[in-house]
Amino acid sequence: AQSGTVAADPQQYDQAYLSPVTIGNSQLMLDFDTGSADLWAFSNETPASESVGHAKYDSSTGTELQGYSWSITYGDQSGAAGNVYADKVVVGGVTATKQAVEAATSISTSFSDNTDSDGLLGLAFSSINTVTPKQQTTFFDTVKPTLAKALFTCDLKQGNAGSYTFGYIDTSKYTGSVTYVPVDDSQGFWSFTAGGYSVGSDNATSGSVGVSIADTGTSLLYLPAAVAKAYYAKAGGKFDNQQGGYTLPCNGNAPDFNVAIGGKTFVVPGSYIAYAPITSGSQTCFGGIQANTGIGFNIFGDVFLKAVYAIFDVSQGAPRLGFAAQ
Ligand SMILES: CCNC(=O)c1c(-c2ccccc2)csc1NC(=O)CNCCc1c[nH]c2ccccc12
Repeated sequence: AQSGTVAADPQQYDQAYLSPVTIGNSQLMLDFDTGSADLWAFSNETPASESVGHAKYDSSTGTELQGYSWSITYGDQSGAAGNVYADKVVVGGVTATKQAVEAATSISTSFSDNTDSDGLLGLAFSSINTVTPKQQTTFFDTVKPTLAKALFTCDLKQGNAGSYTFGYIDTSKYTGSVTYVPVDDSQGFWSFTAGGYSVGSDNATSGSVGVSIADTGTSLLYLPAAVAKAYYAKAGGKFDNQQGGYTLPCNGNAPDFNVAIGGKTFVVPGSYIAYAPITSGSQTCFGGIQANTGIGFNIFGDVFLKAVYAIFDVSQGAPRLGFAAQ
């Protein structure tokens, strides 16, 4: 049975985390994304003008799936599209001998401009994979039957290398016990329900955060508008139309955000929420907590996930998420 681990290296401001992946004879840095289900990469089929500075998948090692294609658009209006190959994919020693690899023939500028990232490796449920005419499986679903345990874990860190594991739980990566919560995979996401919250030291958790997804592919923590408002009222932040979100002082006094999941309280340090100066050198930071307006659910992105050890587990049949303090 297979198991393995791979580094997750943070970009500036932890905007995304990149991991080394071998596809055929190509070595690429991919953004592991539990919020989508396509494995796509810059390739020899990507126009040279769109792939400057990127490593590319050389599809000559793969077997083209004739007549298959893919096209994905994310909520931030970025996206990509292209053709599909079956090829060998290796992540941290775990091998998928015939994995659907989506070679990009067109890519939006936000991905072309981010030269650290050579593509995405989707880890959401395969039910939202975009390949037509026949939907393909994610890397995790492809290797799942061969894994020692049908699970993967995510240990992201602020400003430091973290890791993903496949097939085993690294008990040295967390403290205390793991709290498991049920996952509703009906929309293709790792969706769970978060409970009450509090800001700073006041432990009177109030309200209920509600339906949320665990999403390594999204940088920030998107919460109900009322929760975001309550946080910034305590943090001395404000909604800045020009910035398109809440901002707050970078001065290191941002209060922690506490949220109950499965009856256990998890703490997002205030230092994670003073996310990044709005312009370099500014004393005003863009907030790591934003309102989920227009999304329809909460997104527990990297700002939250780097505060915990997360276990994405289908070993019990029904999918579940495990969280532990790190
Ligand atoms: C901001 C990216 N996140 C989203 O759009 C998103 C939304 C979403 C939907 C509507 C409006 C805003 C967000 C729901 S689930 C969800 N999560 C994903 O879509 C996960 N994949 C993100 C891939 C991605 C999009 N833009 C990037 C820029 C850098 C690195 C990764 C990315």
